Amino acid sequence: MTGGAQELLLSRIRDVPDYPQPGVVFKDITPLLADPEAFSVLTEALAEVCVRHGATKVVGLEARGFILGAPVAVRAGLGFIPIRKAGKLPGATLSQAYALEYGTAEIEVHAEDLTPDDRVMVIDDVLATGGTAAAAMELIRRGGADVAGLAVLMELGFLGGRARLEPTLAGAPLEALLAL
Ligand SMILES: O=P(O)(O)OC[C@H]1O[C@H](OP(=O)(O)OP(=O)(O)O)[C@H](O)[C@@H]1O
Ligand SMILES: Nc1ncnc2[nH]cnc12
Repeated sequence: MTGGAQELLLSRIRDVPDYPQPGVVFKDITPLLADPEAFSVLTEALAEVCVRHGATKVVGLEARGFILGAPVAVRAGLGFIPIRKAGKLPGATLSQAYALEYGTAEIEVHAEDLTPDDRVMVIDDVLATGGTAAAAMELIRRGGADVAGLAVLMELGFLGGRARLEPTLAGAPLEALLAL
C-alpha cells in the first residue's frame, strides 16, 4: 500500500480516550467506514493480501471483522465465514474462550464451514493483545482447515499482540496495514 493510502486510512481513525473503560484509547473506525474512498482503499488492500497468500476463504470476526471481511471476501472472489460471539450460530459449532484488551469473551464457528481443503485468511480491524485472533486461529485449525494468515487494518504495537501470536501463527503471515 502507498504512503498516501496509509495516510488516508490513518486520518479516518478516531482516538476515543477512556472508552470502553479508563486507560483504554479506543480506535474508532466509523469515520473510515463512512468515507467511501477510504473504505474502498481498505477493502482493496485487504483483498490483495488474501490473494497474495493464496487464501481460499475469508473469516471475519464479529462484529467489526464482519464489516471489513465481507466486502474483502467479495473483492477477492472468496467465500466468507463468520466467527461469532457465543450463542448466535444455529448449527453445530466449535467454541473457544479468550481474553481481550478490555474483558473476556467466547467465539464460535459452524464446524461445517471449515474443510481440510481450506486456507483461511482471518480479517479484523484491530490487533490489540492478540487474544481474539489467537482464539480464531485455534478454532480454524480445530475445524481441520489451514490458516493462510491474519490481516488487520491496524496493530497496536505497545500491547504486544504480534509477539504473543507468534506461536499460534506458526509461520503464517500477520499483515497490518497500519502499525500504531
Ligand atoms: O487483540 P484483542 O485484545 O483480542 O482485541 C482485538 C479485538 O477487539 C475488538 O473486538 P471486540 O471484542 O471489542 O468486538 P466488536 O468487534 O464486536 O466491537 C476488535 O474488533 C478485535 O476483534
Ligand atoms: N484500543 C482498541 N480500540 C479499538 N478496538 C480494540 N479492541 C481491542 N482494543 C481496542
